[in-house]
Amino acid sequence: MSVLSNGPVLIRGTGLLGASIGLGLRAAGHHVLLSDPSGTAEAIAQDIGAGTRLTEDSPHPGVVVVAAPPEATATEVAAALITYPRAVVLDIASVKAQILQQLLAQTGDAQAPAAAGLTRGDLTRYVGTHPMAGREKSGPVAARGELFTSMPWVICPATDPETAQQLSSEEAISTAVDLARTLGASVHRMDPVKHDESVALISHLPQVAASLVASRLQDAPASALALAGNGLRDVTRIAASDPGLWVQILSANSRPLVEILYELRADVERLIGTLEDPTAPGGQADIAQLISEGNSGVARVPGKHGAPPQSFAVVTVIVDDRPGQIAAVLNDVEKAGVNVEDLRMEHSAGHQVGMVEVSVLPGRRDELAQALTDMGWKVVLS
Ligand SMILES: NC(=O)c1ccc[n+]([C@@H]2O[C@H](COP(=O)([O-])OP(=O)(O)OC[C@H]3O[C@@H](n4cnc5c(N)ncnc54)[C@H](O)[C@@H]3O)[C@@H](O)[C@H]2O)c1
Ligand SMILES: O=C(O)C(=O)C[C@]1(C(=O)O)C=C[C@@H](O)C=C1
Repeated sequence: MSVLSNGPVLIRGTGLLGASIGLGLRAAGHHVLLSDPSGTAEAIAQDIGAGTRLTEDSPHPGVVVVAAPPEATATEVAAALITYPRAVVLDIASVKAQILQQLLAQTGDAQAPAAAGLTRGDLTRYVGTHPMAGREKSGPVAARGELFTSMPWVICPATDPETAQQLSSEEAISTAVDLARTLGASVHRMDPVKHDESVALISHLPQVAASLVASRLQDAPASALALAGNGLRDVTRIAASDPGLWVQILSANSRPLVEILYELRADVERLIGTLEDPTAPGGQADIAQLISEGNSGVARVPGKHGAPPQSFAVVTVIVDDRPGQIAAVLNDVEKAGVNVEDLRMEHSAGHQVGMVEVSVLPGRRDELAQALTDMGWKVVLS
């Protein structure tokens, strides 16, 4: 069974993630059906080209992707397994162990299926997954087909927690792998509990840290905020995330996160103690140690496709702050034959100029700067 060969892909839940998956699959030439309890979300997803709305006349899907909020996911997965008895059903929720538990609780055994009609056997067609890509925005308007390119996508086959026996079939797992790879992601296989422990550290802790830092800004004077540079923006981007979604994610994965927060609390208390009298014996060394421990941690964050960490060189292009400038810069970068590794736009407060920061491999920096300068751009190297 494969995403490519077994009928359309039905996306249930056409918000940011569902519509992004639809856009990516459509771009790869797949037939995508869309369904969402919100008629508006469904209509917008169709309008932006993520697929066509599910109707009574639609063909049965070969794959269903449940892209609903975490607390609705198990119910939607169960409903899809029952409604489409030949389809592979995947979900993409940010937490995995609780959803599997909820699904298992809805199944009976082979002799006595649960009241809703879901059996353990149905779970052979289910695989939990989690794309490690998203945005701080919600809804289909924020969707991007290339959201998953070069990003990790975790595949968590369902297992029976008591016997450790794998429930998801190998065919269902390869369908999940196919879907992730079709969208340009790199696949990581992991059991649901290990997944939840991992994302507590690499996703849920950063969200909490960003929210806590940004909440300090609520009553900050406008004159202080006007000075904000990249440091603050880098640390707080995800503080704009949807509270409704994060209540569900953090509540469903509270235990592993709390363990990490205890350690963080100890570090924060130590830092406070040191900063209360930074010139006391050992104070300077303690501050240096904290910053270098951060250096060691950040150096371990891998680059694209799980490759070793890589720092890119940045070529900054000064542009007029008017529409079309980023596209024009990118067009000329492409003409120069240099690959863009990352891109960011900065607006200079109170000035009619913007700065397009193009990250490239360090070995290509000078060549790109020269090419763009020759094409008439004002270029700054950093
Ligand atoms: N936002 C991210 O960065 C991100 C990244 C990876 C995974 N996820 C996971 O993807 C899922 C969707 O998140 P999102 O960011 O797209 O949220 P979103 O709010 O943009 O979209 C959620 C959509 O689900 C719909 N919905 C609500 N109840 C539903 C139900 N019972 N059945 C089907 N659809 C229902 C809503 O109408 C909405 O259109 C969540 O489980 C989230 O944990 C999110
Ligand atoms: O980059 C963002 O804005 C995200 O929301 C991404 C992010 C993450 O922590 O990496 C957030 C939660 C999801 O479960 C997966 C991805």
